[in-house]
Amino acid sequence: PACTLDDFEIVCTIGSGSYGTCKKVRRKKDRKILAWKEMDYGSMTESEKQMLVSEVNLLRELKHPHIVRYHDRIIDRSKTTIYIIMEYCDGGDLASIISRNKKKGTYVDEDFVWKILIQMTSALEECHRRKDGKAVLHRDLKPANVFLDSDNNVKLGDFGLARVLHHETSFARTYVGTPYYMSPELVNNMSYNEKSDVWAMGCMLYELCALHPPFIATNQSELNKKICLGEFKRIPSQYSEHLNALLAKMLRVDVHKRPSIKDVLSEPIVLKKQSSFE
Ligand SMILES: CN(C)CCCNS(=O)(=O)c1cccc(Nc2nc(OCC3CCCCC3)c3[nH]cnc3n2)c1
Repeated sequence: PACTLDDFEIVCTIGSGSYGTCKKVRRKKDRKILAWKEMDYGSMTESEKQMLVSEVNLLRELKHPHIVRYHDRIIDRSKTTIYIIMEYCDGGDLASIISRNKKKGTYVDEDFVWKILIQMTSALEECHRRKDGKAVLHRDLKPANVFLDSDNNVKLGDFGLARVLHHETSFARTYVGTPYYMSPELVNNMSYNEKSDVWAMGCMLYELCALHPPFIATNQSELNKKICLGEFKRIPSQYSEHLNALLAKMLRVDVHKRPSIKDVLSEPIVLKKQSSFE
């Protein structure tokens, strides 16, 4: 039987994004802690609602240890609100980890960076694998969309929803927030492709090490120039040349020279690090 709002009690509000509010909830029957995202579809057009339905259906099929697990959905027509019930990540997001370290003046451990790199890459491989007939879930990859569970394992979340629910015009959307992670091909209005995710992941991992993005500017056109030039300082000297070299490959301006997700996973240093985890 489908679940209803009565099956849950609200623990607290975690935060609100562009599409609505995220709350920590407890399922009454087994006291399991979950998260739900509340979205008001009242002002959506028919096609946007259709997009939402297909995004939610894609979410349901994504089952992977490093992708936030979808559990269920509840539709409350009286409030034109849909509740997407998902796994709760009690480690918070990477953005909070970066800002905490920045405040303390400390750097993130290299082993932790490798763990995030490997788990993130395998989550993206799963999304790209979904390509068979399915829209590639192009993810809004950024530290605020990468969560951790209680064992500090990566949980990639919040992808399609945010995209679908930006139902303001795409113009408004592109100029909301500085897209530090935009790839050169996107700056040049070429098509988004799997390697754009590799670029964004390179930017995110760079920021995890340096505690700031690889390309910084005060306005969009300055940022675009820096992105297309592709020059950035080495990550802090405490990080190994192995890690620096791999991030530099992910941040290659020429998309043909940039490794694919599979290339990253078959790098010798990645295979070596992976075996040291398992
Ligand atoms: C700076 N603030 C906006 C962040 C405040 C909140 N900190 S935080 O670092 O995200 C944080 C703290 C503790 C637990 C969790 N767990 C969690 N969060 C989700 O989404 C957060 C939401 C995403 C959109 C924007 C608002 C916040 C989940 N989605 C599915 N499972 C989820 N588990 C997150």
